[in-house]
Amino acid sequence: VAGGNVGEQVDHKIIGIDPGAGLMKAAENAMKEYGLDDWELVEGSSAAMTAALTQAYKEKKPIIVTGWTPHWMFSKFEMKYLDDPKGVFGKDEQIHTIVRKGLKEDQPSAYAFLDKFEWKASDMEKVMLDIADGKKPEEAAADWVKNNEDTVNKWVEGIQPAPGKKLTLAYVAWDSEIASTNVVKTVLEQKLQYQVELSQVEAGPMWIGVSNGDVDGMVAAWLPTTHADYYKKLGSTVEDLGPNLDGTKLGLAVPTYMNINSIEDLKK
Ligand SMILES: C[SH](C)CC(=O)O
Repeated sequence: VAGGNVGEQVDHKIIGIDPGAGLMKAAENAMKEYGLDDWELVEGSSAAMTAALTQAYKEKKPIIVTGWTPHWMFSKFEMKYLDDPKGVFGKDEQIHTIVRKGLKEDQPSAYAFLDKFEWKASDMEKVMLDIADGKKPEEAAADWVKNNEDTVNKWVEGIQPAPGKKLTLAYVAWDSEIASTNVVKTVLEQKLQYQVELSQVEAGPMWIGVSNGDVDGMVAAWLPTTHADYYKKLGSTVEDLGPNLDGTKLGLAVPTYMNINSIEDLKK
């Protein structure tokens, strides 16, 4: 894409996701810190952002999105993060599993598995890519579980199945959490015989649902930075089972065909 003012090329818009995502707060912060006063962070959803990215990429048009790792955009497209010299987007962090207080007593088998659940960014990306390529989330999750028996059996080793018991997991429709939550559901159902219901909500209601016990848990807590606000408010009312994935990253991402490399370059 020719040089010139990238702001004009993208109509001074950064394509974001749902307003409750910590990534959006970080992006707003970055726009302030880098003096992008005449820019707009477009709110929407993970699905709308990836649809806009797919369209622009097909037409080799310039686009700037709020991006995160793990995400299939980095394997499906040639993408790069814009350098963040001021470190506004923080360092790599983890995704944690958070459950309601009392789950250990009420559902010991589910608790024991959720405490063991941990996988790699490459595992998550595989499921995400299958979904991006058209598989239903439950299908992509079932395939991953089938193809990773060793890992899955380690997760459930020695845990008593709980036939007929019900469990509700909350998640936000981020591509990453659609993948992880469906894998967790599949393992709970296939290996521990739970009946699992998934509740898709925004980030705030997800945290509140675990805090007030409306849902049993979630595997979508980006900590210590991205969900710091939610954790500060509700951390004492939930049980944090620790990381289920290590090595995440947040930032502004662009196709590599754009000749900008830093958030600083947006100021010109
Ligand atoms: C969409 S993931 C980076 C999580 C979040 O931003 O809250």
